[in-house]
Amino acid sequence: MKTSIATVSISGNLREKLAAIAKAGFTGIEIFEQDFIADEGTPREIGNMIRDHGLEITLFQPFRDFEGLPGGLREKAFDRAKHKFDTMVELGTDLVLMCSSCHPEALGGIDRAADDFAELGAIAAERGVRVGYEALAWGRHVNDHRDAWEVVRRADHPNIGLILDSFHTLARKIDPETIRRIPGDKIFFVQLADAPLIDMDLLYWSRHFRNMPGEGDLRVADFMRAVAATGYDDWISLEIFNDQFRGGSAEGLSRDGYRSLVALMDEVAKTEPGLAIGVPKLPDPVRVEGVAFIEFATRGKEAEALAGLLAAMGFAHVGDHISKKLALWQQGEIRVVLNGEETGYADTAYTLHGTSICDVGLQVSSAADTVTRAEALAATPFSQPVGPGELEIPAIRSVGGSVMHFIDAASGLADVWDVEFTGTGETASGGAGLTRIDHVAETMNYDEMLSWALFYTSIFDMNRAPMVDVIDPDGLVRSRAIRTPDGAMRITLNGAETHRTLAGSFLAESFGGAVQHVAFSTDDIFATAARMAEAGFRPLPMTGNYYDDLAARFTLSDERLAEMKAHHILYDEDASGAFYQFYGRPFAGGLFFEVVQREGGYEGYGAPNAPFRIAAQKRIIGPKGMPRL
Ligand SMILES: O=C(O)c1ccc(O)c(O)c1
Ligand SMILES: [Mg+2]
Repeated sequence: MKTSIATVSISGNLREKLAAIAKAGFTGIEIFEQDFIADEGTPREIGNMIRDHGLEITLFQPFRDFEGLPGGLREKAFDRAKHKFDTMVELGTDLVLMCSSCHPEALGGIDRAADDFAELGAIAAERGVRVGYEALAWGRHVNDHRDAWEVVRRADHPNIGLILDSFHTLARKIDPETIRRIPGDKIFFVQLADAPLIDMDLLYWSRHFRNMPGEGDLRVADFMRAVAATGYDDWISLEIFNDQFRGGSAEGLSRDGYRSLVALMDEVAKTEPGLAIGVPKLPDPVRVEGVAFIEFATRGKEAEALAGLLAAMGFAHVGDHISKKLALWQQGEIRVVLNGEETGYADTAYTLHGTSICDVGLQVSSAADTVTRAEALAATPFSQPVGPGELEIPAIRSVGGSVMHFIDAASGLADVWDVEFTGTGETASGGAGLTRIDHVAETMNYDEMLSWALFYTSIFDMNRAPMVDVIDPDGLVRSRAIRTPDGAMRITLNGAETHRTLAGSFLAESFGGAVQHVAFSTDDIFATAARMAEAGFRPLPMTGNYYDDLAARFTLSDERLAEMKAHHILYDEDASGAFYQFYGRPFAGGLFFEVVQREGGYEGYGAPNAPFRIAAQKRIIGPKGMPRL
């Protein structure tokens, strides 16, 4: 698999881009003319610098407005092309992208364009270069890869071929299956980009909103399957124009790009038989069966307060670690570990973030396969020394730097609780009726949301729900849920645009993206709320106005409403079912717990309630800011 990326796709100057691209594992780059012109090196020096990074120049681009011009303009276009061919030879690349003309005087006509390219092919051959023709979705006469292919077919010159770009095909809703009719050896190059579905002008959409395959809504995998079916086995290259990426981290974007290509080609290889492109064999996207545990780094008074909160929520302190300062709290299938170690990773996490969720354990189909797949997708493995009697549990670093452990049944790793913990005599039965973790909510900067979502959806068998806007009194938070097909594991990602939102101030307090809240499931939220209240749990108080509004919006009996109001339970419903939720009060810099009950097929997270929940949390926090424990 030969992976390449266009220099426009990431931020920085050319030298910074090259370093980041090479580090991420790409072996080629498309050089964009602007990047090349802006650099002070000669073409030859730049070519050598690129090769010194272990990168090949896969494509020189873009060359605009070549075909279909009349008289003197045509002559000028040929002169321009000759000039660029000479530059390409100096740079050390043999392929140029010519995008379909947008010139106001371009005349159109498949044969006219084909004649231009046939003539250009002869000139290119003399200089040892090749020309690839790409249909821009907004090209004046040619804006469909099928027409571009017809031009190339009629030009009938070995140095003239076709360049396919998933954005141009898919943005115009052209069926990618039509690519299967094109001979693979006439496809000179393939560019890939995804994009969110937004109804807007094609050029503007393309130049500002493209993103990595898997980050948007286009059928890039179907496009690539069709390309692969032609026998094409050359470069696959990311070409991403995105405003956000232009200001992002070159290294992070390069890593995401590489991750997206590996995941895409893995999907293609698994769904399209008999590929000519060699694709590394990876374990399938991992099936997550649920959250095995969440672990807090905490200590001292904060640890005591957290233990008190867990007790009030019905958790029992069931075990202690054989050699480390780890307390295991349990209720139903939920395990919460309080880590008070003063060395190692949890200690670092505590020093950096204060009391925080430093580790999430996932129950997966195979822990070993998870790490193999994650590492192939450029995730960072994590390990720290294990003490006597401890199990080596596979782990990786998550996007925000926290740790994810993987537990499976087959390898005996699920026995960790019996092997590494001694019982306190308390049992996990009873409690307040909490059964399992419904979802884990992570908060990050808005700019990082795509990266987090790609991390989860590429490693695990998880899908994204549409983006939801959450209105905070002090700004907007965008929220997107990711879940396994069966709902066994759900994560919500909340992207904060300003530090004044609740999510944003949590980010500022915790120095980076992390789990901000955990939602537990119950089968009877009224009984759970009552038992917790008896044990001293203080729910987040909702306003009387909220319940008046509920009464107006939904058909709920007076008794039901009164009971909801008494326990500060929020409500939502859709065509498929109902949803009940209540919240705890924020602690430790903005962490909080939630309790939910799903009825019928309700798959959401109570988004309509979020503004009222956030306003209530902000009232508790007050103008002085987030409480410590
Ligand atoms: O937006 C453009 O002009 C442009 C240029 C070159 C490309 O390969 C492309 O896909 C778009
Ligand atoms: Mg392109």
